[in-house]
This record gives sequence, structure tokens and C-alpha cells, in this order.
Amino acid sequence: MEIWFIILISISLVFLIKAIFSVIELCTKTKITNPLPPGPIHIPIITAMKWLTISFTEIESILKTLHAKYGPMVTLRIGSRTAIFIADRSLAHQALIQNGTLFAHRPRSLPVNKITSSNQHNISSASYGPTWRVLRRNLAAEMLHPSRVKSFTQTRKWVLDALLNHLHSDSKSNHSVKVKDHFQLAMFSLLVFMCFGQRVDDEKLNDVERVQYGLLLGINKFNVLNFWPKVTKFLFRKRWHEFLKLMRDQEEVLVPLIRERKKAKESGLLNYNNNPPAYVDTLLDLKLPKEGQRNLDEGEMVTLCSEFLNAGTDTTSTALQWIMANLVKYQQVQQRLVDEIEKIVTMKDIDDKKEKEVINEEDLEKLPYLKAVILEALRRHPPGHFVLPHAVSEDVVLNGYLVPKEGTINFMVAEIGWDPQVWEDPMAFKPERFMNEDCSKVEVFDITGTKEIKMMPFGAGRRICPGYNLALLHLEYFVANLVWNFHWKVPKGGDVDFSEKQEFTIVMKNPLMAHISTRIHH
Ligand code: HEM
Repeated sequence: MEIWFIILISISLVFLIKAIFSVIELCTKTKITNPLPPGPIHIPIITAMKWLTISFTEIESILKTLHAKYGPMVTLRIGSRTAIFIADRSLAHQALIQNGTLFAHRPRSLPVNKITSSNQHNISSASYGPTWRVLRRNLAAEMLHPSRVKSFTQTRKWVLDALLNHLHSDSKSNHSVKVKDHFQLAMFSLLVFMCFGQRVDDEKLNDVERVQYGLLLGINKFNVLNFWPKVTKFLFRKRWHEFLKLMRDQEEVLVPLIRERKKAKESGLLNYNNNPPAYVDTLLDLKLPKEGQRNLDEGEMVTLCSEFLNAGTDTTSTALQWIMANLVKYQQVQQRLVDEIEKIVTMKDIDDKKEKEVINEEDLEKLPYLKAVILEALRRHPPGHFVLPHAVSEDVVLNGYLVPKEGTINFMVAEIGWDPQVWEDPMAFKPERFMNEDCSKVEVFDITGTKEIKMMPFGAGRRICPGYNLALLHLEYFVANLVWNFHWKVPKGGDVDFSEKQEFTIVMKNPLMAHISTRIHH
């Protein structure tokens, strides 16, 4: 009896000690006493509202001063949230690559974003977990896999021909051409085809562009509705109704396109021998593992199609405009690109005249200077100056400071790409910096920043842009053909203005106006 009593006591003691140790471990784990990164004084409501009502461009320029004063990590209280800003490439690497899983979360959506993202049911806003994984894997495997990307070659050729024709006819009637609208239309027709599997007529295309841009351009304006929604919905009710109308318009334009495709799929009319599957086809088949294997509802499909269109059009057409602006300004760069293309393009006979073929996608591999031009433009003019806000799964310490679970972490893409410690004369446009010494090939440059982050126009780590290869292909293909077909010059009496303005992306404040003439090849 005694011996059993001793055994029982010993076992209980072991459990008790274990329990005490785990409580101590939990306390030391969760109780982080490090301070938040420094920042300006916070006056409740007043400073929170101030940051909410100014644009990210303004915040960015204020942050430059704050970083000079406080160091590479700065805290601001924006609205009801603690927002940490990181302007240092090594800290970005430490967070996004070395501690990738911890920093791969997204913050809980604020009221406006909750509506636009169907309660975080899209890739960019879903928290790091099973729903995000299934949505991201679907996009990566079904639309962005190299074999699938290749199956849209004909679509790209058709979009390129239309773009060249539009530019040609515009340049006939105007001395200088505003290229922005042409680039946007081209990227929209390409992505709308990839999304809905059909060439929609111009009227429908304009409708899609209108509803998508309406919401994108409203991002700043509707931000204020995220703070104290019950009050701001009343104070800014005109804005609130405008937002709801834009959401309704979007549904009215996108839902019929989704339904059309669904009907065709159900009646077996889709023929994947001629055309590859569209993004919406893959969404119709998708099941959500954490939600009882249910299918996506229509609202969620609208959200995901809208994300696909926004992510793939505005970013790329903005980058295209910055690239062409640099080629207009720096004629020697444009000429060098043309010389490089001349060496690899084959001739064909048309009506006894020798004409050059268009540059096709296989040719792009043989154009290292073209790649350098594109990398340099993405470094110097990244379409997004911040990655999307990240969040951590638990309170963590970075660089001696607390990063709280309930806050957001923002990485400053432009600042990182302009770091004078890495890039000599960082604000100059010098594609050669990406070439080897004899300028015969691009130095191996890892845009994903896995080993070291030197620039991060597509982000880094688990949340890196899944479309970066597609974006690079689009940029290379269009830039090569645009300079091959036309000579791009500054219009008489004009100049290229590199001032920036924040829309959804950081665009040219004064859109590029170019004099375009047909290029004569000898
Ligand atoms: C020049 C063009 C592009 C640029 C500069 C760009 C840049 C970025 C950046 C900076 C992020 C945020 C990364 C982060 O939060 O850490 C992102 C995310 C994303 N991008 Fe892109 N992107 C481009 C084109 C595309 C294309 C063509 C697609 C697809 C069709 C795409 C789809 C996405 C998606 C779905 C996300 C969210 C990823 C996630 O949260 O897991 N992007 N992109």
C-alpha cells in the first residue's frame, strides 16, 4: 500500500513539475518586454486620423525623415493600428526569408477591405493558412506554371498586334501620343482573356476597366471609412454610398462573364484543345478545405477575378510606362536595345522586300541587355513602393524591438532598391549595373532575394508575388517589340517628367507623351 502511495505521489510530482515548467515557458514566450520601434508622439484619435487621411506617398516622404531620426524601424499609429515600417534590406531578409513563416500573415481586414475581399477570401488578403494555400496553389499551378503561360502565346501576339496598330494610327494623327491608355487597354485585354477565356468586345472591355479602376483609384478615398465605421459611415455617407455603388457595378459587369463561362463548362462546350482553361474555370472547380470542402460562391469568384485583373494589369502597365519613359529620355539605351535585337532577329521576304519578323518569346532569352533594362526600371521605379501589409502570427522580436501580433509590418520597397550602400548613384538609370564586365550577359541576379535582398519589387519570401515570371515575360515581350517597331522620341518642345503620383501603383504624375515613328531597318 505504502509503495503504491509513493509511486502515485512521484507521478503526480513529475506532472506538477512539467506543468510548472510549461507555464514558465509560456510566460517567457508570450511576455515580450521589448519596446515597440520608436516613432513620433501619438495623440489618440488626432494622430490616428491624420495618418489615415494622407496618402501613402506623403507617409513615405515623412518616413524618410523619421528613419533618418529613429533608425530603420519606425512605428506609426494609423487608425486603430500599430504600423511598423522597415526600410532596411537586411531586416527585410531576416523577417521575410529567415523567419518566413512567422511574417507571412496578413492583418485582419478593416471594414472596407473586408467587403472588397469577400471576408479575406482572396490570395493577397487571406491569412497564412489552408485557404490562402489552396487559392495561391491554384493560381500558381493552373495559370502561372510555365507550360500554362506558354499556352497563351497566341493571345499575347494578338494583343501586341492590336497595340502596335493603335499606336500606329494614333501617331499618324497626333505629333505626340499619350501612351498610358494604350498600355492599360493592352494589359486589360490580355488579362481579361486569361481570366474569362474570351475576347470580349470593346464595350465590355471598357466596362471591366471602368469598374476595376473605379475601385482601385478609390482606395485612398475610402480609407477613412475603416476608422470607427459606425461614425464615419454616417459622417462620410456620400463616400460610403459611392463605395457601395462601385461594388454593385463591379458585380454587374463581372458576374455575367462568370455565369457565361459556368454555363459553357456545364454544357460541355469548352474545348481545351484550342484554348487553354481560363482562370474562372479553375475557380469553378475549387473547393475550400477548411470550410467543409464547399465551392466558392459567386461573390468570392468576383473577388478573385478582380484580384487577378488588378494584380496583373495596373502593375505591369505602370512598369511598362516607366520603362518606355526611360527609353524616350535616354536614346542611347534605346539604340543599344535595338542593336541587340538586330543581331538575333531573322529576316523574312514580304512582297520582295526584306522585313524583320516580330520578336517572339523564344528570342527573349537571347536579349541580356533587354533583361537589364527591365530590372533597372523595376529597381528605380518599382510600381509598388511598399509590399502589401504583412502581420505576424505571434508577438516577436526583430532587431531588439517588439513586433506585435495585432499590428502591421510594412516593407519599403523603393527605399530598399535605392540603398546607396548597394547601388552606386542609385537614382540614376543605368541598366549596365546588371551586366557582367564585358556587358555580354546579365549577372546572375536573384529577384526573389532568397540569399540576399538587394531590391524587392515583387516582395520576398512566402508572400512574394506569384506572378513575377509572367510579369517579366510581358514586360520583355512588349518592350522588345515596341522599340523594334517604332522609334520613340521626346516630342518637340516637350520633355519626360519623372515626377511620381500615387494611384493604386506609383504612376507618372504627368503621363508619358512620346513622338512615335515607324522604325526603318536596313
Ligand atoms: C510588374 C508587375 C508586378 C509587380 C511589380 C508585382 C508586385 C507585387 C508585390 C510587391 C506583391 C506583394 C508581396 C508581399 O506582400 O510581400 C504582390 C503580390 C501579389 N501579386 Fe504581384 N506584381 C506584379 C504582377 C503580378 C501578376 C502578373 C500577377 C498575376 C496575374 C500577380 C499576382 C499577385 C498576387 C495574387 C499577389 C498576392 C500574393 C500573396 O499574398 O500571397 N502580380 N505583387
